[in-house]
Amino acid sequence: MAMSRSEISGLYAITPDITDTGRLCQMVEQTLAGGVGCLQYRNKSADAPLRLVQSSALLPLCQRYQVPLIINDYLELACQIGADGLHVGQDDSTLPAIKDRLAPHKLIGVSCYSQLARAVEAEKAGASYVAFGAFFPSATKPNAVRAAVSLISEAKSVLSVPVVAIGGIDLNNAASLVARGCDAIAVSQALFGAEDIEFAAKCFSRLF
Ligand SMILES: Cc1ncc(COP(=O)(O)OP(=O)(O)O)c(N)n1
Ligand SMILES: Cc1ncsc1CCOP(=O)(O)O
Ligand SMILES: [Mg+2]
Repeated sequence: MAMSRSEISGLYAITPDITDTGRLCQMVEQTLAGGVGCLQYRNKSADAPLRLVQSSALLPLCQRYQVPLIINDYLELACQIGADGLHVGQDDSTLPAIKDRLAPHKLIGVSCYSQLARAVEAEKAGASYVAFGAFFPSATKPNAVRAAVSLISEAKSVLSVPVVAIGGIDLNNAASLVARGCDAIAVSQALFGAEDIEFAAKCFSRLF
């Protein structure tokens, strides 16, 4: 479907591991009402049937707000439900394999950790956006590789695709990343764990 935004920009929400699909949809709707620009369905503990149920429930919700839904890790799931894209890291499907299966207009995000060279390669190979981080300690992914904030401005000077920052981003540190020029900030805990999710989404979105 046609999206209102052609690019990845602003607040990029990453779902937490929640089993209750109704609750997940409620929380996601609050982020959408708060101005999220992109949603990633990421659930590292769900089994395949639950991932199918949850991602299928989120897709019409995202479509209602004209926000792209990106699936983390699972290429076949992204194809099966007709999601707007897929996000992959070093242990996931390769870009050639993804390009064989996903329609050309679908979004492909690639994790680049602290490696600018990996991002340059990913852009050449057809990534729609690249992600760097973790920039701060992350409760969602405690063992994530760390990256320096200066990497963002360096990346922006050599890449054409949107640059996403991730990892432990909250309302106290997000501005330091936006000031370096990142196109989007990917947030899970500080968004879905907020007392008022919609308000938190608005606060993050206003930084752009
Ligand atoms: C926007 C965004 N950036 C980075 C990641 C991390 O991807 P990956 O390294 O594959 O780790 P998991 O998320 O699969 O644990 C991401 N999901 N999204
Ligand atoms: C998936 C991922 N990759 C690096 S940090 C991270 C988790 C982001 O979640 P949070 O915003 O809660 O740190
Ligand atoms: Mg992954």
